[in-house]
Amino acid sequence: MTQDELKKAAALAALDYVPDGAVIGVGTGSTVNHFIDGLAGIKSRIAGAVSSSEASSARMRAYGIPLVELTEVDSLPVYVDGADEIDGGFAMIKGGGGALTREKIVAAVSERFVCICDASKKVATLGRFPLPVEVIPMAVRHVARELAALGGTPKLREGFVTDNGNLILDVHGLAIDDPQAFESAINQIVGVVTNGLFARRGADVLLLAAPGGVQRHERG
Ligand SMILES: O=C(CO)[C@H](O)[C@H](O)COP(=O)(O)O
Repeated sequence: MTQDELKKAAALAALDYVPDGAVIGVGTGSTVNHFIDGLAGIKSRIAGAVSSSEASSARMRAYGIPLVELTEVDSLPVYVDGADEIDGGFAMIKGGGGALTREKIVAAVSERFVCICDASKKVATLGRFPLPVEVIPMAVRHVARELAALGGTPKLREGFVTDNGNLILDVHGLAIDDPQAFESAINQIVGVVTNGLFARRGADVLLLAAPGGVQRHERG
């Protein structure tokens, strides 16, 4: 199976976690695109979706999936999203697609985070994938210096502006032993909007697609 076929298998398995009549949260990325394609087939069963990016909104709008603003709901029963890396404690690096801030906001109000991945995303230690950090543009050089002081090598994502009008620094050369502590440390840097560590609010369910099938793991 190709990596894209594995992504699709994980994504379609997540349809089992969509409650009837619910408004659900929807992430961003190529794996989530397969989920949205599957969601289109059961759209009459749900009340709507809160999107984490303009790209996912456009895809859902094209299918006629009703979009709901996060300001219209207090909580969501489930949030489905991919990851760039996930470790054994279900902490993740996200933001390869640059949607980390809205993803983290939607995840924060969701009762259950269902992470959909192909098996290549499972790692022992987070950090081989460069950690995305969304930054207010005027702070970019300051934040880069502070990230270097924390031990990483930040590189500006050239030609990229987030849905929120900000920049992304991708931090290379990390081996993150304590994801929750590192997430908090980066959040202390003035000018950082969000970092792509989802450790304080990690995944609850991991649907990991391997050639032998989709493994379903629950946290704890
Ligand atoms: O965090 C994300 C976007 O901001 C994605 O979930 C992550 O980059 C994985 O993407 P893909 O499903 O394309 O491999």
